Amino acid sequence: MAKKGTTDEVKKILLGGKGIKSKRFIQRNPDIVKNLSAPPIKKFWLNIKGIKTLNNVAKVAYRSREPGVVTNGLNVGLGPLTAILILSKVAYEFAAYFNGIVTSKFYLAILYQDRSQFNFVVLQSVLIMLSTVILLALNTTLSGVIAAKMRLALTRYTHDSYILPLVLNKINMNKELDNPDQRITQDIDKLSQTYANVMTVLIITPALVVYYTVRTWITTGSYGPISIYVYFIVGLIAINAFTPLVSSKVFAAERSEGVFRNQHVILRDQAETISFYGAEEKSKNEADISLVVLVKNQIKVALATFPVQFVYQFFSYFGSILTYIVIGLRFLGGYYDNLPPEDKAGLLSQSSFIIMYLIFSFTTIISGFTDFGKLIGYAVRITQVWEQLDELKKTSKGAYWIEESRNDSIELSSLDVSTPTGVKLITNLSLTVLKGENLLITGKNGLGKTSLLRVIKGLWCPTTGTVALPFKNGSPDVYFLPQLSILVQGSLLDQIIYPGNFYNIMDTPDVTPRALEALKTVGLSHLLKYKSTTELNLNVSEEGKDSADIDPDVSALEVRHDVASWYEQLSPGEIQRLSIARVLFWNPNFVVMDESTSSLDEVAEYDLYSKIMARNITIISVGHKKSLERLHKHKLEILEGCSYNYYPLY
Ligand SMILES: Nc1ncnc2c1ncn2[C@@H]1O[C@H](COP(=O)(O)OP(=O)(O)OP(=O)(O)O)[C@@H](O)[C@H]1O
Repeated sequence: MAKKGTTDEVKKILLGGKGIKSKRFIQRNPDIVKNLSAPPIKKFWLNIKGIKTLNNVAKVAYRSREPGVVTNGLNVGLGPLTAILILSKVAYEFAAYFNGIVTSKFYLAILYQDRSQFNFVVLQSVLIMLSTVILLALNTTLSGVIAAKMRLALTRYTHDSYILPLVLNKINMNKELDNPDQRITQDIDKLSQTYANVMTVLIITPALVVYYTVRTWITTGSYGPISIYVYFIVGLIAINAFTPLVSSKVFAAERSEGVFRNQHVILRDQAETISFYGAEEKSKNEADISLVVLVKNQIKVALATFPVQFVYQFFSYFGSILTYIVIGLRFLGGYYDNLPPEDKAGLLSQSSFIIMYLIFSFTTIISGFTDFGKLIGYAVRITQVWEQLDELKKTSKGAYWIEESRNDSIELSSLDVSTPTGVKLITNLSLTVLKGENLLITGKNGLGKTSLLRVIKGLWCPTTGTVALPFKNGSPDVYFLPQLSILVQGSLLDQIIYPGNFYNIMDTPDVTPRALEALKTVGLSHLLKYKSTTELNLNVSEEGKDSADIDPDVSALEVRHDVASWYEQLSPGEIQRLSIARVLFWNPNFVVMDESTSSLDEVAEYDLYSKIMARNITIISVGHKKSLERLHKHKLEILEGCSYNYYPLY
């Protein structure tokens, strides 16, 4: 039954029609309906707001110092690179001009049967062809470098305000902004690529239009340029009518691309869990639905592109006919009757090139505008992330409720804890956790235990009350072990010193021995023998050291592996032991552990708690196991109705 139902759902979305517009479907699947519709963004290009948005994005990229420091032998900033690209494109236009003119020289040399002139023109044309080819290759290369550097500048700029305490968590919880990750990883890349291609076109082509207009005027008189300009304006109006459609459809397609990619990230990360549940059919259904929504949106982009492409191709092909109409009328009008036929042939070739190039420049502008529409679509998606980040910065007053405690203790005073949606969880909580007096927090699921930790960490703002924490070097000296532990790309050492950064803390002389000791203390020495097929090709052991001098345990600690291989290799219990190795390594004043030993047996749990306490680290635990009680001095029991019990355990 389920199988039939799910397949029907995919089919319904695939085929569209009444089903997916029904009230019931919309109520049940608001996200799918939202993803199937393009946002009401009209007139993306030629719209001042859109141009301003793009301008803001470009400003961020050009003001950044980042692109100048990425070397690969090219430690040149975006500004100079763009200037070089423009120069190179201008040089290419000269080469293209001579390329076009050289045909008429061939006509003259051949028709006059002038051998030496013919040889000269052959040599000239080969040289022009060579420079054209070199410049074309150079332009493509430079555009690629500019796109990569622009991506770096924009992404680093976004990272600077995205991956921040209080911000990362909040923006990802905020459902108003779809897929910030996709906007950062994909849209910035697409914007940079499109920008590098279209920017020079829009800068240089107007100058070409002026030059070839003058040349056309000289060749044909005023009627040539006038008829071509009228032709261009008609084309522009037609394209202008259709381009906004493409922009908004591109926006919607990007959004559904993000949803689809997300489904695959879940499939990859949760592969084993899905298999245990036997939920492949359900997962396939979800992946298929997002794929169908994405494809529908991509088809909408393709369909919206049809009229634009039609006008564009019509403009381009009819342009050649128009060229000969314009030039033909001049010849038929007897304007060049006094010229010998050989000169007429040369002139015909040269004039047709000039007029054709004028039309070609207009065609380029029109196609540039189509890309410009896409560019603005990407720019809008990127600036929406920036606007959200700015908004968060403005509205966030920091963790103002957290202060430094006078003695080494944690003090909660008159705390009211609510969810971000305003549901009250705990009211008027006051207690002090003194150094050495562990606290156990218990309570039924969903009553607010983790939420209280969120307030203590500064992630959620309490309705009222304050939290005082012991500080070290200006920041709270409390290490948090969240319910779900995290493993990172890199070595075992990287896992233990998390969230420390290898390159920042390696100057401290005893880092490796301390990490090794922590690892052994939590009973994970066997991981030093871990050899994975995905060993990373980055040897981080100190250079210049004779490998014979390095302790084999230390070098094993530094072998880097892919993050996925860590998740595959370690069992949940081992991951929890590794988390406790982190606590031992960092040796904080307090540790807050949210069900951090749930996968361990009582003996192992007792052993690890004792080792933490032996370091004079005070523990606040959240847990359901009865066995935890003997390891804590006090218990805070969160009760229904926003109340609590707080009492000593011994
Ligand atoms: N981001 C959020 N927005 C709104 N409500 C939330 C959010 N996160 C959690 N909640 C709600 O807050 C309540 C308390 O959640 P919390 O995670 O603190 O429970 P808990 O006591 O730790 O439960 P458990 O024992 O299952 O871990 C739950 O009803 C939960 O649905």
